[in-house]
Amino acid sequence: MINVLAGCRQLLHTAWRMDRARTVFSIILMVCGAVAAPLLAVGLGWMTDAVVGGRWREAAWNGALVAVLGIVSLTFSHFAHILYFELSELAEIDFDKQLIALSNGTVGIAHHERAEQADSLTVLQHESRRFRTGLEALLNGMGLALAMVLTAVLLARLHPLLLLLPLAAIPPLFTGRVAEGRLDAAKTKTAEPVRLALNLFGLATSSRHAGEVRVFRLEDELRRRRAELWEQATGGLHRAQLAAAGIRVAGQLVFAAAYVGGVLLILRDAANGRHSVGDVVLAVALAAQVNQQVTLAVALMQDLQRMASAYRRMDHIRAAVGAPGLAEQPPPDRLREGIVLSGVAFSYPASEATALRDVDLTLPAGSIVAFVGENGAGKTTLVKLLCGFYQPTGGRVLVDGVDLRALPMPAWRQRIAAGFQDFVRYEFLVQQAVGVGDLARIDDAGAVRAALDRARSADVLDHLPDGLRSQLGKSHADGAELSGGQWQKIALGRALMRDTPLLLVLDEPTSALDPQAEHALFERYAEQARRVGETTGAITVLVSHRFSTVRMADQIVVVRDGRVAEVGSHAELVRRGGQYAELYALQAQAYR
Ligand SMILES: Nc1ncnc2c1ncn2[C@@H]1O[C@H](COP(=O)(O)OP(=O)(O)OP(=O)(O)O)[C@@H](O)[C@H]1O
Repeated sequence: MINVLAGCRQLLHTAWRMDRARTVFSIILMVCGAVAAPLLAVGLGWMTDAVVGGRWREAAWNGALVAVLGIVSLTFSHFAHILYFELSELAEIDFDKQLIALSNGTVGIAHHERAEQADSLTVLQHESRRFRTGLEALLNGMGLALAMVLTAVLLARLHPLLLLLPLAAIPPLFTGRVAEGRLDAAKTKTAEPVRLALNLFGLATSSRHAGEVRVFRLEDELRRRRAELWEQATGGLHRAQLAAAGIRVAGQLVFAAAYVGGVLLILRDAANGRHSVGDVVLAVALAAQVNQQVTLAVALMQDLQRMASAYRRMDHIRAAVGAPGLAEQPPPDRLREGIVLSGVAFSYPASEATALRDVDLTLPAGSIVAFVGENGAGKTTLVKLLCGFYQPTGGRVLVDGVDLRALPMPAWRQRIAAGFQDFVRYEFLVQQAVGVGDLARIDDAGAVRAALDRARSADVLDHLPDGLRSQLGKSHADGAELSGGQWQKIALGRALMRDTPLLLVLDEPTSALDPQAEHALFERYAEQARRVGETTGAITVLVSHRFSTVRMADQIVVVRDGRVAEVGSHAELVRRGGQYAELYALQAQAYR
């Protein structure tokens, strides 16, 4: 109950924030529409007594009153609906906004990987409509609460025992709550198979994976796996729904018995002459309304409970996501010392294994640092810690001596430029697909062209009909589809959009380019990076498996099993004759 009240308060606050006048008018209309119904029953009783007593004039006035109240009861909630419809949409958009903000929480991405929070996010993604129905339920509920009080007073005046009638509403409310709890638990339990099934559905239907799925003839396998997961999820939900329906019916039966008893009581009193015919009409009409009120209250309560539990989930994720770090200290304008990793250890949230351990490393300001190592060694994990996607589980990452946790993440990310191996294919205009790398200059054609030049990617434009204004992606009827390498060039241009980053991360952003192209690109890039590095202290972190590229770096870090195995320049490492020298020789031999 407390949760529901807290949810209602939050929702009302959202509506108030969105549009005060609309909120107030909606409430007034809802309340008038709701209390009109019990007053109508009173009017009916008066009219009946006037007719029975032959007071025709009074009966006519009462008839007119009943008609007006009937119209108010039928239409006001409709007018309110028109008013709050937009308000509900705004509440839904507001919720979506909050959810997007939470999914991309400023501190990190760890919450996507903790099963419990990932499940909550999955449920919430399907839950945004709850806020629309939640607001409707809240406004209806306010009117209904008043109508119920009025009805209770009127019933008590007829016979005190009739007060038990609204009390009989408690069992259905209680069983409704229990049933909702069961459904909610089932939804959380089935969120994982639902998420996995959706993932398989995406795999089976996306054009991006179509080639591989066909070559390996995976259609049936994916379908089978998805069907199994779906069955698992729907089976669990179905059983919970059946159980919930049974629990609800039990509560409703208690009320039905009380209703029949109440009507019989007034009929008996009328037969003994203690009540007028009008009182019987009033009692029957009110008792029928209590029945409707209870049914509506149970339904509204369910909506409000769902909305409250969506808020609760959101608060839960917010609490987990929003651990705000130590303090708010802006990142430096330029790096003077560099970035130091001191005793860094890290395990992914959902994993027992240690991805990094005992990492002590200095990335000097203005340098180009390459991370090399076998697959799964921990290179990308290091990059993720530098970007602040995760916080180390041990040790610290220091930026010019300041713990990264003390820097506000949005400000730090503003000073990072990045090209990732799993880059995004934005199906935008070329200008925008590159320009999102620096949103402030997304429409600046000169800046976009310069970034493409820096990335040696301007040749992509040669194949496109409208240059920078060309539409990318198959989702658009006139969109151009690019090759893997061309998409990568767009991503590389995007990575080089920001011109004063403190950290530039290139995590295998050129794996789809041929080795010569990658080599040429980095040769040119390294020259510029050193020049820029001298003035801003920017550090370039490069992850690559190609040693012809890696050798250009000022410092090469060999990562093995989550540890730093070797550090030095190409010449130093070759001289040392360790793992780097061995791998370099192997690759050089292969190219020869
Ligand atoms: N999201 C994740 N959750 C759990 N474990 C992960 C996750 N991402 C990576 N790992 C694990 O962390 C370890 C290091 O992975 P990482 O991606 O850093 O390797 P890498 O050196 O970049 O490899 P590659 O060269 O293949 O890209 C691996 O054992 C991997 O299985």
